[in-house]
Amino acid sequence: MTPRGGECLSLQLAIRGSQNEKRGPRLALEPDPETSRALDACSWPGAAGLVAAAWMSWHREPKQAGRIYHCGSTKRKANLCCCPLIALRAFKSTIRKIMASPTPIPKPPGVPLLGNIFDVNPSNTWDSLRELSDQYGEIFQIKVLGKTLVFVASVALAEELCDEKRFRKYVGGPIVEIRAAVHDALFTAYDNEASWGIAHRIIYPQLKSEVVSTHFREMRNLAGELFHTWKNLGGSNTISPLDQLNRLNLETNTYVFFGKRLNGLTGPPHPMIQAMEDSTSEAMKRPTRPRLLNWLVYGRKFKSSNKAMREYASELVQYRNENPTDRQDMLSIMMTTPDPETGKALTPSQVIDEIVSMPIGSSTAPCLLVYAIYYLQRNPEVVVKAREELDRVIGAGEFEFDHLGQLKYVEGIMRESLRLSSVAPGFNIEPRPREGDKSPVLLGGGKYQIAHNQPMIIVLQGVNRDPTVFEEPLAFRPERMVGEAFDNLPAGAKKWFGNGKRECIGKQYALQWSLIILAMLIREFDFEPVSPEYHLEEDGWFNTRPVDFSVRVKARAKATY
Ligand code: HEM
Repeated sequence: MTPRGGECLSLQLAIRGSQNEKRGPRLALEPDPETSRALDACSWPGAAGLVAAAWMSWHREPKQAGRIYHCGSTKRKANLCCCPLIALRAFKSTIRKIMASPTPIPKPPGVPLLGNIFDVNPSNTWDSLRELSDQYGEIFQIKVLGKTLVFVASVALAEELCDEKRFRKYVGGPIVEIRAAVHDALFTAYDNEASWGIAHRIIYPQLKSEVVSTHFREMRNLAGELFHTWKNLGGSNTISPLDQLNRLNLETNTYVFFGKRLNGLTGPPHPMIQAMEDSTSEAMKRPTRPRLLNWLVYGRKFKSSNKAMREYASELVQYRNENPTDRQDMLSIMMTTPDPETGKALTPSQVIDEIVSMPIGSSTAPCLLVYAIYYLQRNPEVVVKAREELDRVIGAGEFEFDHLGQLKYVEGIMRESLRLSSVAPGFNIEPRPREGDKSPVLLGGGKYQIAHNQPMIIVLQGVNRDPTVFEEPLAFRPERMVGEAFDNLPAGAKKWFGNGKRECIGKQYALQWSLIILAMLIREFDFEPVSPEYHLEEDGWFNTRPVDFSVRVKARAKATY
């Protein structure tokens, strides 16, 4: 049915309302989907007339409403036949009231009792959320096991949620589960836990860009070791970039932060890699299952992966105790330096917590590089441009720290990969508690309304592809991430590392390591697809990655310098 202005309308309009003795009736008009489509399609005065008529039928002007309605009305539903011309008289005041009331946050229909449990695949949560954000746009909500979660997927709303005066990190769901492994460490601490400030003040100085820059050669040389093995692969040169870069990342973290070589670039992968995978995947799934099931069926494996991660950390501490050194690295700072503000040091158990947290956080960086390889394969012109830059800046000589700042286009590739992949797929926010005030919180200048304690998740897949900010958001265009184009992007479009006080503590390390490795990959290798029909499938837990993605790796055919 597609009514036009001047014609009579007969539509079903469900009116959701509640009587509040003090404030009078509150209304939300919720047309069913067919009515909604019809309203969209009909002309402006016709739609306005219909809405105005419905409003009046509920409460305000029963006489006027009586003139409008052909078929009468009940309290909750009105079967309307309205002449838009009459209704227009009431339009001005009523539409103003309607505009002032918040827009309901859309949600998938769900099923009775279980809510939206079938709208989110617990084995691929982020993919489900991406699909929902494609469908519902800037904001949507779901209900799982009786809990409502609100998801935000636009740059403007994400930017609003990043206002730390009004909002803060929400520690819930999978983040709480991972406390079984790392307790009140940096990533998992509640906002009011003193342990966060103590650990942050002790560790952050080690991750500032000035200190990270001193690790350039260690990062480069370890990558050189791995890439040397690739150059000797001969005919059996098919690799899983994720497996290889995970190894390199853990080897680099363990050496740079904790001063020990794992020798895990080749041979069996270090057990920490599998333990992190098992623990984070289980932490993501646990909030979607009943507690008893988690305990009875999945508890043992979760415990054993958490134990394996803590063993990795304990061995590093033991190694340091048995091999004293002057090295002032992160481990030595964690073990010996007190917090400058409180004078408190980390306890031995907290040292283990923070050691484990570093490779978990850091495991996002290799996933980013795997995406970059995937995008580069599909955009060969980007590789040509990047190589022009690399050949001009580095030429045939040794890659040194001073080159990094000149690799603007390669940096654009890294940032565009961060945007398009949303490799860290989201972060959690909640309204800051307001003393004694439980009134709803307004978003989007009053367009939406949420409960005072409503947990929200910023879905970066939606934010990073917001078409109001990024033209052709699905295209891979490093140019938009270089120079002024990048500087002029709104802050909400660059939240790849989270926000404010709880922004990624490893951001500078991740940016430097990723840029070094990306530059070396493009400079030194050609990547050929193993299966030209490979269709990108994504999966992941605390980070996402292409599934079953392999490439043939060959030393670069010819350099032009
Ligand atoms: C491309 C790589 C990376 C990305 C995209 C990334 C992204 C993020 C994001 C979005 C958060 C905020 C999480 C939240 O609000 O709940 C975060 C926090 C964190 N990240 Fe990263 N991260 C990366 C690399 C790293 C590295 C290399 C490390 C360790 C050296 C690390 C350690 C952490 C830690 C410990 C936190 C918690 C910080 C806190 O709450 O104080 N991350 N990261």
